[in-house]
Amino acid sequence: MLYVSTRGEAPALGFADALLTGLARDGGLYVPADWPAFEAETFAGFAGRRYADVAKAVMRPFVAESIPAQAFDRMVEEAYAGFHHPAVCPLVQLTEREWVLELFHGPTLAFKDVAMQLLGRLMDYVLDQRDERATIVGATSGDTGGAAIEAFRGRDRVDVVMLFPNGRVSDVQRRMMTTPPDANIHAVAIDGTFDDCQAILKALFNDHAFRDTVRLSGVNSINWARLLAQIVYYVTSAVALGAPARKLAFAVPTGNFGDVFAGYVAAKLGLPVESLIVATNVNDILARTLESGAYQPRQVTPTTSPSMDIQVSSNFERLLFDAGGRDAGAVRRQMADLANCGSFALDLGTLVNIRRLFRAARADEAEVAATIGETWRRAGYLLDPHTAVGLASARKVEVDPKTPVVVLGTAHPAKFPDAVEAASGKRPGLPATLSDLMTKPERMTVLPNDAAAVAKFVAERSRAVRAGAAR
Ligand SMILES: Cc1ncc(COP(=O)(O)O)c(C=O)c1O
Ligand SMILES: N[C@@H](CCOP(=O)(O)O)C(=O)O
Repeated sequence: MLYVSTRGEAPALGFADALLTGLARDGGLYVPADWPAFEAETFAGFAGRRYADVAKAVMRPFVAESIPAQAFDRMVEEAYAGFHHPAVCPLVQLTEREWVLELFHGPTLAFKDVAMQLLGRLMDYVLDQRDERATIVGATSGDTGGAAIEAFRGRDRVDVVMLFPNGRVSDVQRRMMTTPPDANIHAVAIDGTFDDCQAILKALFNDHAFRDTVRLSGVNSINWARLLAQIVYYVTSAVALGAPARKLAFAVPTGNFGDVFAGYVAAKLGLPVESLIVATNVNDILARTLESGAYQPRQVTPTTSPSMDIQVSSNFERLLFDAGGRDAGAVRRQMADLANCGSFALDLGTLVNIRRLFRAARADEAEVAATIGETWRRAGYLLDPHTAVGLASARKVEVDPKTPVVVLGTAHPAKFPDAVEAASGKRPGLPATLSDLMTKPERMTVLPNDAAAVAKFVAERSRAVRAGAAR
């Protein structure tokens, strides 16, 4: 399968090259040139199968020409063997028609592990085959950072520099990035917001001389492989609840639009999805865009769901491209408007297309706290604030009463103990595997909100640069 850029000016790539490239050289994001279609019987045949087996079958068409089946299957098995639940991503029923899809049984207690545990192995495999090194720079509002560091720590062919907004992530999130002692890991606190971190990351990718010198790679959801692995749990949960014979709605706590775009891909493959509910906190650019057709970032407001404190949502570009009839010229114009005028408008046809599948709602801080408290009292179940945004938003949107609603449980409540305790009276504890997290020594660098300063820091730590100079 080939992958094309949403901006249409970078060469199409196979899976392995798209994996290492991250952001396309024209600033766009890679998407498959065509969507494979799965028959209803194929989905039906997934019923009762192990998560890893469904994962291999769902992802195979996307990787087949780049990664030999035996090696891929082994990596999938290894990626999910480390999860602390036999179902990998289990469903928990909350009410008659509401379920939480728990995506936080991986090593860093966030849904990011589902993709990152596979991505680390895939990158290592491809770099090994090519005898190459890479420097990964990432931007995180909290969870991607910990998951990436866990997936890549100690790996010989990769150095990781992770940018996070100083003082705007939870203590548990920060410590997951700052306590690993491995020499290839560098946690960098930027004096700014997540959007500033992501803008620096994109600036580094758009500096072609720099990206070639350090062999820059990305593990944010700009990397197609991240989304690929996230399609799988839409399929496993839908099949467990009766697909393909019945449709489902998914409520997805959303920031960078990666997770919910994976749901869109699942629908493109043929999964019967009634609606995808884009759930946002008060940083509600996506909900406003779906309502008005105008994409207009505002100031970021810190919330108890910090991983979603985002205004520039990078994967929305993938939706614009696909729902807009794959018109790369239109995407280029919209992105130029965003860069030059600070906003852009969706054309009516694209908006109508998007609204066929997507609904959106937002939950403010009081609603999030009330949802956590009420769910604890009624169901004895502790939601993290991000998942609570999903549940509160789902309840505001009209969905056929016969349709099950699956809320994506994107983080373990113990990652946000203060907010959860304040809302429920119950303090969630870290699992035994992380019992020493809060006492380990931390190691991090603080840098200004300045791409040049970050570029210098990255180049000095990149072993790819040293290997290149030694050649
Ligand atoms: C816990 C949690 N929930 C939801 C999100 C939003 O996911 P996405 O950025 O893919 O929309 C994030 C961050 O990505 C997260 O860490
Ligand atoms: N919420 C994310 C922000 C980065 O998103 P990504 O999915 O593009 O990696 C985080 O927790 O870091």
